[in-house]
Amino acid sequence: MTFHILISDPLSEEGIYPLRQAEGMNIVIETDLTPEQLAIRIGDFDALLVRSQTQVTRAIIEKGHNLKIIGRAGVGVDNIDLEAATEHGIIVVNAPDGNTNSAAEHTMAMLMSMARKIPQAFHALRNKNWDRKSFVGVELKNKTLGVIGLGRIGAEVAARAKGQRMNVMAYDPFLTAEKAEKLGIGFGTVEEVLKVADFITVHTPLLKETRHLINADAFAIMKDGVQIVNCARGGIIDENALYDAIQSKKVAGAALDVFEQEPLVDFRLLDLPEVVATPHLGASTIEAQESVAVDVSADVVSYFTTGTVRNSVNLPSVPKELMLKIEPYFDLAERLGAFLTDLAESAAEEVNIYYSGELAGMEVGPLTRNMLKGLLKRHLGERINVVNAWYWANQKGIVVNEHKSSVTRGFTSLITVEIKTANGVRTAAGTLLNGQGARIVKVDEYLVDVVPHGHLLFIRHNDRPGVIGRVGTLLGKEDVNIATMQVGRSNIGGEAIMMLSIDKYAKPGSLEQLKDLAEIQYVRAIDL
Ligand SMILES: NC(=O)C1=CN([C@@H]2O[C@H](COP(=O)(O)OP(=O)(O)OC[C@H]3O[C@@H](n4cnc5c(N)ncnc54)[C@H](O)[C@@H]3O)[C@@H](O)[C@H]2O)C=CC1
Ligand SMILES: O=C(O)CCC(=O)C(=O)O
Repeated sequence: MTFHILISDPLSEEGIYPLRQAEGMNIVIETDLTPEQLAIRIGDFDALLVRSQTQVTRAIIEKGHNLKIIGRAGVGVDNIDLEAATEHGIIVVNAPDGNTNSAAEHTMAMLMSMARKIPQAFHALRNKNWDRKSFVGVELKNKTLGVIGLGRIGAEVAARAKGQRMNVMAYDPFLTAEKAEKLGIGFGTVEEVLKVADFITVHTPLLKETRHLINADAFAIMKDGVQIVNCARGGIIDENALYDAIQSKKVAGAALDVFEQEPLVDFRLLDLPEVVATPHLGASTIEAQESVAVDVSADVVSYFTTGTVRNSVNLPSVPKELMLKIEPYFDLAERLGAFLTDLAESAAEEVNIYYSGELAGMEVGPLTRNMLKGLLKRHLGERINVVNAWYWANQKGIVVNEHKSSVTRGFTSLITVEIKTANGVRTAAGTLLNGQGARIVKVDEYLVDVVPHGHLLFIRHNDRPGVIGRVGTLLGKEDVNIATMQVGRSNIGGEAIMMLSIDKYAKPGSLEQLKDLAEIQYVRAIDL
């Protein structure tokens, strides 16, 4: 099998080594595509690898009929429409750690260049102007650096700033007193940080909540003569408000690596002598580019060869130890979902999934995704996968509840799924039998022992003599061989079930004849 991979932004050749090494990867590098050309080309590819230039919009995703994975060689995924990718079941991976060091070093370089006006002085010197008066800077030592966003890069910048003997004050919603103490920094609210800082650096993602986080109101509470760095994302600082704050001398310096619109179109800020800037170079080092490309390439190979990834953005990551324990149940969970949809013959309105035994002590989210995949794919087709299963369950208004239960009925672990439909409630429970694989062990109130594979017939009937024989005879006449059969009943002469596994697909005509047999209540064909 060949997987077709499009690389649409320049990636390090050394970094895509994992792709070149792997078998069956057809790599196409086309880094000059217009959005229109990409929309035409994308349909041919299983994977798309980008940096920050390519805008992977909903329109592109909708044209990516074969697209299964998008790799972002870097951290920020704001150039990818994640919602559209998730809806279409496309996994998005990034490289969260590969450029942390480079971005932190670039931030420090920008901070120092700004404080000492190095680019401006160099520019004057280049113009043969030996000017020592215009470029008097300020020291960093003993000044307070306000860090907004203390994630990977923010924390690295904070550590480096301490090395410059700065005081660091940070705000991050996840920053606790213990963590701040451990890092030897102060912490406060955004306002508290902005009020005390001599220098400010932002390291958040660009989100609804962080867009224009640094706006006119924020500048108003800052110290006069504050200097500000943005090596995170354009748009965290309101560029118009920054322009005004520099003009009014509130802000004495700004160092910008990122802009609200990239490539830059409005050069007004760069006309101000207080501003130093680079064209989004935070991650542009040989080391970072190699590292991020290796990370996403390895995830693409892993996805196509094992179905797993390390750094998914739209699928929660699962620690390796947990994965080893729950992965064997993925298939069972999916089959229980599919089994119940066939059994119910009408769509689920509510799903309750009960995990008991050892599974009750684990994070079971990935199992629920697999169960939902099985449940939904009957009605929504093969586009349903573990990436978009929750999305589609929500879209269809299905209420999904996970429960942990202590009822194991003697099994090491048991998964019981109950679905509520317009026609009533149906239940199936399954387990993994040591060395024997998956089994469905209960259907509604009946105990069974069914291998959840192949063609099954579930028949509900009245417990009367001759029913089983009539079913066998009819299937025989239809040339359908019965591989296994189990029967169960509530009480003698009451309601009973038959669970048959048959060697081939039961034709609709055969099912109709079965339904017409005396004492048969209903028949369901289940294909797993
Ligand atoms: N200039 C460049 O070339 C590069 C830019 N970046 C950008 O740098 C930024 C930071 O990257 P990482 O540190 O790797 O991400 P990260 O995810 O490790 O850290 C982001 C931090 O921001 C915090 N945060 C979220 N909302 C916040 C809010 N409203 N106020 C304060 N903090 C908030 C989060 O809790 C998190 O700790 C991202 O925007 C990323 O895209 C990353 C690499 C290179
Ligand atoms: O690909 C690049 O050079 C940009 C890196 C970046 O901004 C990121 O990783 O968020």
